[in-house]
Amino acid sequence: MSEAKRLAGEKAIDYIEDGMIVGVGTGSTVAYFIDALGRIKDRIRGAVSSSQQSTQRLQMHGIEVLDLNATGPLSLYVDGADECDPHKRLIKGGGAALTREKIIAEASEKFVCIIDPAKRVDVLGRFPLPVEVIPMARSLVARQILAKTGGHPVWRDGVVTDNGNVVLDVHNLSITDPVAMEALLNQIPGVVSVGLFARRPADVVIVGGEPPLVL
Ligand SMILES: O=C[C@H](O)[C@H](O)[C@H](O)COP(=O)(O)O
Repeated sequence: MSEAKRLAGEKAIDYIEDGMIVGVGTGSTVAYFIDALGRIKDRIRGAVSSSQQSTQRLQMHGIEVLDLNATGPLSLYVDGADECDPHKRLIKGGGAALTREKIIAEASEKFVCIIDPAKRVDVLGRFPLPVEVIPMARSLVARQILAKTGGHPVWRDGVVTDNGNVVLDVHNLSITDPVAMEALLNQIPGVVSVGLFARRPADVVIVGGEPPLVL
């Protein structure tokens, strides 16, 4: 599957324009995008990164990592996903970077999502939905998720996000209305963000293959 990820990551370079500051997501597919970006680094002004992992890789390629507060809105964000439905709505956060990813997606005019074919689904929810939670609210949020959705939250024990929080992965969730589910979970006190990208879906999805499929 890594070949499909590489082909998707490299295809996203088509969306780079000279002088851009590029929003960069997190994960194994994005790693291929960063490597390709490194090869054309002189064409861009820098990047805004969604994780320490991506920051390290960007800097390894000599790409300057900038603060979103200083850059203002971005024209392009490139990131992977754990699931993608036919409306380009996503589940993200398998790598626990969902909150910063959501912030950068919101700040960006165009969100290009890069995936391998296995990520395409008809209905979101087979992949357990990651929810980032303030540590002291972990049990409260888990109980409320169960009561409000019927889904089964499982603490991703040992994982601390770049923001110092914990992650609950919600299994067996029936997501008939992704926008409503995103709003419902966001309202629980202690929830920092939800790995459903439904209110702000991707604009373009690149499915890695020979040739890549652009949706
Ligand atoms: O927190 C991680 C991100 O949302 C990733 O974009 C997502 O998990 C996909 O990762 P990968 O490209 O490694 O499958």
